[in-house]
Amino acid sequence: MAVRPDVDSGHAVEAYGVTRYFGEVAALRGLDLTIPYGQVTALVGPNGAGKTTLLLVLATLLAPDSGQVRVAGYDLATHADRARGALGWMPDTFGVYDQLTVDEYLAFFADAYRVPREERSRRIRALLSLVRLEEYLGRPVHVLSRGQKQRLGVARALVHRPRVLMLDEPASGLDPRSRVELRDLLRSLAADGVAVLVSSHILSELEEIADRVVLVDRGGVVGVHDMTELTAAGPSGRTRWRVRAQDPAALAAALAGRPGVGEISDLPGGAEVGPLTEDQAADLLAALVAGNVRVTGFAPAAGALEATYLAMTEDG
Ligand SMILES: Nc1ncnc2c1ncn2[C@@H]1O[C@H](COP(=O)(O)OP(=O)(O)OP(=O)(O)O)[C@@H](O)[C@H]1O
Repeated sequence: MAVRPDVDSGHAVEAYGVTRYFGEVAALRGLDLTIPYGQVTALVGPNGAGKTTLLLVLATLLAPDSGQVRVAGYDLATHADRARGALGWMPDTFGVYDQLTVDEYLAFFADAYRVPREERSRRIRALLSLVRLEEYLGRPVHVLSRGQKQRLGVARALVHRPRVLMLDEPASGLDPRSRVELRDLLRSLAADGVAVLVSSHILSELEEIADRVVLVDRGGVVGVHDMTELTAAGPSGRTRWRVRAQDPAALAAALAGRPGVGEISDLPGGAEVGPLTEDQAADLLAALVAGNVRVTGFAPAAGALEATYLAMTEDG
């Protein structure tokens, strides 16, 4: 759907014909995009596709050469300051002021965003609790681990209660528990109506948090999908499947004796087969069970997002 540059359609982000060159390199080539409120949108694409450039433009940190962008209804060409007040931004690498304490650090940004003084310390405590850093109140930023600094970055991006939150590779540097917590946090912000836009290369993780995926390639949007509409079989309709069984030798024998299972490779405790359609996979599972192979696992080898992403990058 083409975006109308002259009409505020109530989207969190509207971009129309956005172009940005770095010398001869076209990082964005007439990109069109809309992002709704109340959802987590994943920005996915190969290295150099233009994701970071796009996020920098949306965050008002880089001016496009041409095109129109509206964030939270504000045209960035004329009302960038208002847009900044409505958007939260977490870059992939960000500096922290090591000599400040954790709460001074957040207070600095709260002041920059003109959070009322009387509300400041309450909000900082709430944010520190949200990102599980409350015990670091009063401690210097330099004692935080990398993952903790990343979480402080999330708190910083939320200090002015933005309606649009953009995060570039937020999960890098986070341990598994922190990733789950970040996922829950982003989901709950979306449930509160915030538009969350997140770029990452960790597709399995995006798959668990995103409502929508925007595929970016060569400076343009090449696909927009609801996560519910993606299947593990991807656009080709076929994928590889992982099979596990209580007795891997019995499984191997049953697979070897059955035509049409595709290429078989060994896995610890089982095998990977295919590519197969969902129907073929269901037939195989039924045949294994009928042949008394005690199957303990049977699942697509790659997630739906990964399958879609790989199909996109193969086409090029
Ligand atoms: N400051 C810059 N100077 C020159 N070229 C740049 C600059 N920033 C980006 N580019 C180029 O613009 C293109 C898009 O880069 P961008 O960083 O936006 O891609 P990306 O999708 O974020 O990639 P990655 O997944 O590797 O982070 C690339 O060809 C890159 O080399």
